[in-house]
Amino acid sequence: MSSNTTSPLVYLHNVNKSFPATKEETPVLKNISMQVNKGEFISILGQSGCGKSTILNLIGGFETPSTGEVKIKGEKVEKPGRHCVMLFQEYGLFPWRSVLKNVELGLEPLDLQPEERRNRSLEYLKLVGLEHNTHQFPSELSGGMKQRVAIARALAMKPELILMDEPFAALDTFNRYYLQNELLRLQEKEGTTIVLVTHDIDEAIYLSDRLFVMKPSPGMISKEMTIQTSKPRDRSHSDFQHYRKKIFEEFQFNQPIHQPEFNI
Ligand SMILES: Nc1ncnc2c1ncn2[C@@H]1O[C@H](COP(=O)(O)OP(=O)(O)OP(=O)(O)O)[C@@H](O)[C@H]1O
Repeated sequence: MSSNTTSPLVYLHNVNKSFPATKEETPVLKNISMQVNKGEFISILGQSGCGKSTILNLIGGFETPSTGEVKIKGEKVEKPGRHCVMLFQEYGLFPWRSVLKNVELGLEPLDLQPEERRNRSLEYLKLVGLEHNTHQFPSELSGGMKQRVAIARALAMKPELILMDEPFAALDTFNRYYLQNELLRLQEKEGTTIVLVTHDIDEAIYLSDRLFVMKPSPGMISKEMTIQTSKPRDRSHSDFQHYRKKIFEEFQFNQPIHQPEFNI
């Protein structure tokens, strides 16, 4: 596939992945194919160990597929590139650097003048509501604030793609909901493409344009679902419940619990 405007931003075709320690008959990932278009918000949803992070690592160029193709903008991914930034649950901030310096750090590989770097960092800290915290250190911030710094750092780099590995999992419900809204607002403003890995069903429905449900051993995509309702979404709306029900069925959470028989 050549690089052109119609090619998807992210393209995975028949990807299989085994690690040296993995048994060949049970690869970590089997026959993963997916495409992500520019500007889309995609979630990969599945239980622990089904290979979600491995997919992100393949897209980010931190791992290579055993077989199959991984491409970004039509180019084979062979190593981490500037197209995408990874955002983690543990924030990835340097404790000895101030909030501002942490955001500036992300811009250091870019060819910017120091003043431009500072101004851009301040602009994005303002966007996430941290313009009054620039000189604080990570240890002085709440978990939600730390993740806002990480989001500001990622966006300031103006990547085409942000890969998020359970970025809100460590936060309480209020912070999580707040940051989910913030993320949607910023994504819309910047037109960034996002691939999010989560095991939170509501989070995936709330944020995604499309989501991929995975099943484990080996990790495979069992369902692809487009969330048709417009954003921002109402978690209590019947449409939302409709998608929850479909995903619950996919995970077979709605099956009656088998009661063991006791012979007394
Ligand atoms: N570098 C590696 N070497 C060997 N095995 C690995 C490696 N990375 C991942 N695995 C294995 O691949 C499987 C999938 O791991 P992965 O982290 O992708 O799952 P996950 O769905 O993201 O899980 P979680 O939600 O718990 O983070 C696991 O069994 C894991 O032990």
